[in-house]
Amino acid sequence: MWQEYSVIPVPKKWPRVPHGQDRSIFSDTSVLHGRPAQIKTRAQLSLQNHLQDIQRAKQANQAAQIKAGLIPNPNDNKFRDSKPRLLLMGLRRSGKSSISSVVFHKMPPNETLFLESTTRIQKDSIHSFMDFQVWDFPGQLELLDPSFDLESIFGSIGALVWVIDAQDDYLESVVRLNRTILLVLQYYPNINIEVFIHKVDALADEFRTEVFQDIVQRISDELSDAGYENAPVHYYLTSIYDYSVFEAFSKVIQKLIPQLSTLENLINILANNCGFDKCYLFDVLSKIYIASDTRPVDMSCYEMCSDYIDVIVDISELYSWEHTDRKPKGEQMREAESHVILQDRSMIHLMEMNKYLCLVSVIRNPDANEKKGLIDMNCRVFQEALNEVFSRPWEQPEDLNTVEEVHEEQ
Ligand SMILES: Nc1nc2c(ncn2[C@@H]2O[C@H](COP(=O)(O)OP(=O)(O)OP(=O)(O)O)[C@@H](O)[C@H]2O)c(=O)[nH]1
Repeated sequence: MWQEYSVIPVPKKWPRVPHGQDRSIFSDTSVLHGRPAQIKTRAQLSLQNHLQDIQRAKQANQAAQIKAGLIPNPNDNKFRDSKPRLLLMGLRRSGKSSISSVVFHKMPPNETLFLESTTRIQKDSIHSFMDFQVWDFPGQLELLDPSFDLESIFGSIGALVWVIDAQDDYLESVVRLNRTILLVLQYYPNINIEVFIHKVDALADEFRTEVFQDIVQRISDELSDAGYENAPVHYYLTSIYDYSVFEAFSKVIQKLIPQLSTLENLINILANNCGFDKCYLFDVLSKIYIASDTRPVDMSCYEMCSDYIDVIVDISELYSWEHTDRKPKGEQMREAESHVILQDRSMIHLMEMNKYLCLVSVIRNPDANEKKGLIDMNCRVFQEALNEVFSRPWEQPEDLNTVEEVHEEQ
């Protein structure tokens, strides 16, 4: 078949490549196709070569960093999944790995003394009521380096947790945090920035408050100078030697739960109906609480509930093996339930909700023991509602799943 070509005449004033001349001086190869070209001076050419060299060096540097595991590979599908990420950042030896090990791996705090410095990004996948990742960054990593692909790091971020060693001179850390916040907020204005003013266990109470106020002031001043009046930055005093780091992480995780207000409403109703003084919904493995009733958090109460989980987990690990000759007398609940009456006659009540979550409540009313049946029943109703809220596949009977599949096929 014939094709029609229209010929566009080239105006005479357009430069043409003279025979024998080095074509490379024409930056735009379009000139070879008869289109206008830009002739560059030697200075422009040398600048262009220089820029190309920088670009090549940057790419090589990035490839080397990916190879060394210092930055994630943006082409790696593993890092493109949509699990929310918690990024632990801060200066070297500020306590990032210790926090991650104590909270998510049950490492006793004293053993963190032997942790080695992190040299590459440590990625932990946490599978719980909600799957998320914790990335522990080496302290020496500078995010402002232009070779960083910010999207691969902050793309599906849940929160940026910046750890400041309060026992050390924190000015450098605050300056770097300010730089990081300003950079990150430009591209991700809704990111949650959580500042852990860490290792406060060795500070006297008044000094703690002083350090806290000073750090908050320095960061807010810098942000308001840059035009961010209500930046999403939150501050916590933390230490791995008490429950403060769990409490802080609980608050961080709660911001990632879309169903949080529903859960809080449900817990409030339950707490009011059962006369609970405080009620927490715990993630059993990490012992961070994902929701509680809206009464103020009492640290001693939280510690007591958290310790009670340890007691129950330890006892069940010791004694709950499968008896081959055990015959259940009638129907039994599969979930663990336990309560204890303390010396002051208050009661701690624990009920397993599903594979990952348990509900722990404190009831100070001395008559609560007599209403235990009623409390259990209310907790079961709450359990059904909770599992409906999360509606995870492990809760659904297999035949229900198959029925749905059959419907889909039809
Ligand atoms: N007193 C006290 N020491 C802590 C606390 N948290 C961590 N540490 C100590 O701080 C030191 C450094 O902790 P790491 O967790 O290795 O610090 P890091 O930020 O991961 O360090 P890099 O991997 O070099 O970036 C360890 O000796 C920990 O025992 C804390 O809450 N209180």
